[in-house]
Amino acid sequence: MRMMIVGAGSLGLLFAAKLSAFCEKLTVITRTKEQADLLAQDGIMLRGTTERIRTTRGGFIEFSHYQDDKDSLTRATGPVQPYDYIFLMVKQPAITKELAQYIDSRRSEITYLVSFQNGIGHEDVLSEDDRENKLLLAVTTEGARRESQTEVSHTGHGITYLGASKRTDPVHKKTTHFLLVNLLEEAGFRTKMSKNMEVRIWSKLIINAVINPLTAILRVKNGELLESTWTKELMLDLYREACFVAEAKEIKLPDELWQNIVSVCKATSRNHSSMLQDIEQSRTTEIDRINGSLLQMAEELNLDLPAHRTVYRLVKALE
Ligand SMILES: NC(=O)C1=CN([C@@H]2O[C@H](COP(=O)(O)OP(=O)(O)OC[C@H]3O[C@@H](n4cnc5c(N)ncnc54)[C@H](OP(=O)(O)O)[C@@H]3O)[C@@H](O)[C@H]2O)C=CC1
Ligand SMILES: CC(C)(CO)C(=O)C(=O)O
Repeated sequence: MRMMIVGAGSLGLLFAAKLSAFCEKLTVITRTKEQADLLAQDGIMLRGTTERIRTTRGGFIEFSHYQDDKDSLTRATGPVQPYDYIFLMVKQPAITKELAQYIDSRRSEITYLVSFQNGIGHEDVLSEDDRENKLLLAVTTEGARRESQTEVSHTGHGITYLGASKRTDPVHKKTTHFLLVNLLEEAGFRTKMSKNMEVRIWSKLIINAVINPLTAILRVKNGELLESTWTKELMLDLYREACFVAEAKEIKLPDELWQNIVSVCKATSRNHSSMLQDIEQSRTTEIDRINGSLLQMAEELNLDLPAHRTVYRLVKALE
């Protein structure tokens, strides 16, 4: 399998470190030249959930800086040996038209793009430049935290669902991606194909809309949300309001979704949610694509979401 990972943050470094032993070729694209040089020199240092440390130093991962890579290749020349899959592991605000076009230039007719973002909105931007109609969506509850430019901790095991975008051609919708699922499983990621990514994406959207802003505002780990009745009440308010929107949009959410939210908090109890990590590192969060997108839909549907409005404003104020 020939793979490319775009984005060497928490999720990108985790997946790269674990997949490196199983790929014929693995290229990791960083945003800065500094990080690509450091990774080429030191490899990725991965701390597992059981504190086992693993390094890819001396391995065969190729690290490249986004701008260098962009300048060195155009679709006219095309990759000599194309990638089978490109994993997009950047945050929502980084998915610009320019990045989507760059990714397109790195694809051939066989390459699937797999987009791993939380929230919603990325599917629309990416499908505009998806000439081959081979966009896959992924939702994952793995927990990861980047500790430095080259180090990452795997903070919680989860499950990864993969499936076609709703815009995907019915011909491609039938592909089972058996080899990819096998590869991810071998590398240690529980993985399933899903025929109903819309519900998976909505379920994950609600999980993040409940957990992420509260952890970011209160500066607590995911598991700590379950330790107080006050935070549990806030979680329930956010959950119920999000369900009103889903119901109005005729999305059939799983009955056990609330229980899933509790389970994710437990399974990633030591994790600083990605939104908390953004606030800690003074970065723009994904609030616009998570609670912000729910508020936008609610406005169109004439629904009021007071809990979401409040956490949205608080996270914006923190940003
Ligand atoms: N972390 C987690 O546990 C989980 C995250 N997710 C989701 O996965 C996605 C990625 O999250 P996460 O890994 O935490 O995010 P991070 O912020 O840790 O990583 C994103 C990476 O993308 C890089 N990047 C930005 N723009 C470009 C570009 N043009 N070219 C190459 N790289 C670029 C950033 O570089 P730089 O650092 O230099 O800015 C950064 O390293 C998000 O949507 C998140 O919600 C889902 C489940 C769990
Ligand atoms: C599952 C969870 C909540 C893990 O922290 C996550 O997706 C995130 O941090 O964005």
